[in-house]
Amino acid sequence: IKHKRGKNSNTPPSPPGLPLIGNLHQLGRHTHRSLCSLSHRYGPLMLLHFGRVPVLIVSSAEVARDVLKTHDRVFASRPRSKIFEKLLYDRHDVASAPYGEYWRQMKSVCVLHLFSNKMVRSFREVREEEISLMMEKIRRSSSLPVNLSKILMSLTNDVICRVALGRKYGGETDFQELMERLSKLLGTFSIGSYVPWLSWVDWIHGLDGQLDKTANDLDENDFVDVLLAIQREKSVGFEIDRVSVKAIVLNVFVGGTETSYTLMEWAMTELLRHPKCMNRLQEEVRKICKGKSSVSEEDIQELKYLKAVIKETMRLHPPLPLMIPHDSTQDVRLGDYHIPAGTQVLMNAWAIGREAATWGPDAENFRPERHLDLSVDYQGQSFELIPFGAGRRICPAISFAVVLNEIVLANLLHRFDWRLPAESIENQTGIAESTGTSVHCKFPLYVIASSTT
Ligand code: HEM
Repeated sequence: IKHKRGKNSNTPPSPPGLPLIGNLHQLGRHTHRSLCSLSHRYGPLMLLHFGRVPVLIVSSAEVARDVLKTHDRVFASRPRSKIFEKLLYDRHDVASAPYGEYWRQMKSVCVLHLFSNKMVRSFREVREEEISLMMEKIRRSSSLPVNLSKILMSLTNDVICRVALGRKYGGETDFQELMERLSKLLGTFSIGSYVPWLSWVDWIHGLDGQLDKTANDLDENDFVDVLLAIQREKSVGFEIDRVSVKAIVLNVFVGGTETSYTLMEWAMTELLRHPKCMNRLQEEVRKICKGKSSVSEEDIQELKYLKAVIKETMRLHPPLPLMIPHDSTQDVRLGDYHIPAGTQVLMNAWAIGREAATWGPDAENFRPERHLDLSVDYQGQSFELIPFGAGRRICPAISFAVVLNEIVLANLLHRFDWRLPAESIENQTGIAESTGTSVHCKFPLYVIASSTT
């Protein structure tokens, strides 16, 4: 440390790098883990070089507060990247757009129009329908091992598809079924249309109900509808063009699917590794939803332990352990250090969630109870727990993601008892991580579900 600081005591400590590649060789397959180990030697604010690019690594809640709160505006941009430019419409989406007026407008469309509480509530039926299809799929497995990872992934995918585009694009033939229903209804004779005082006959035959449902199914107000309405009415004070619409929708898929299903998969993995926590959660859910066939969204508010389990899962397994890179737009001082404009920043949410100084000596253990009397939350106010980020660039879809996770987990535990197939206990209960930006379990989670009803 002394050696590296010698040249310029104003820059944060850096591990020694190699010519041309800088510190890239030190990153390993699980970058968040390698960076966490380095931070134990070099401190919670390190300066690395990825090739020639200076990259700050933040590994403590205290420094995270400095970056995402005190100097939020300076660090609110995103670095340029060929990948973002190629895949995300030349950075016209929300997540990779540089800080500025365009990003501000697009983010406000997300916050006010796409992920508002009202919008999240309006997709309740989509969640309920997809969950009940999933439960049926699991029930049909009749105590044989099921690939729960795959089931959770297709559930999330179907929910996001319906929310974003109004219909599913999976292997299921939902859309076909809807079209068949539509043509059948178009050919149905409605006596009430001809003889008004016989309208009750249509009602008795269920025609009215079917018409309502089909009209609704055809006209779910999805994200594309909302964006097109904004485009038409120019109601947000700026022009939103075709590219912006496509880029936002792409963000919803890229940002939404993998992260959400990863969280469910980790929660189930941790619960299977900790049967006491699984039992406690099942007792809570079954007590509050006694006599009901499924858990409803109203019930969720009372499920305190469920919320603690989800927080604890996000603390130990943030789906995006290094969040999305930030970039500074001005020179700034962080503590004693000078940080020039154009420095990239990686926030190690994974390391921050495991800091012993905050979480105590058992920081590495899965113990949801710790959250029962803590006020630490993941909404961007507590820098000890930042799975969704904080500050200007915070994830705009927190409630969208959390509601889906809560209701899925609650229903899985309400309806089924879970155990691992004997032959795969070792693989399944380890906490082996996949590689990649969003980190999920290395092995798909195979489990046996026995129905409690
Ligand atoms: C458990 C689920 C999720 C997690 C853990 C998560 C996490 C994150 C994180 C860490 C960031 C970056 C924050 C920063 O740079 O400071 C982010 C940004 C973002 N997320 Fe999420 N997210 C989740 C679900 C979703 C969903 C469901 C959607 C959309 C449907 C979504 C859309 C976005 C968008 C558009 C951004 C970019 C915001 C910006 O750059 O201003 N996320 N998310």
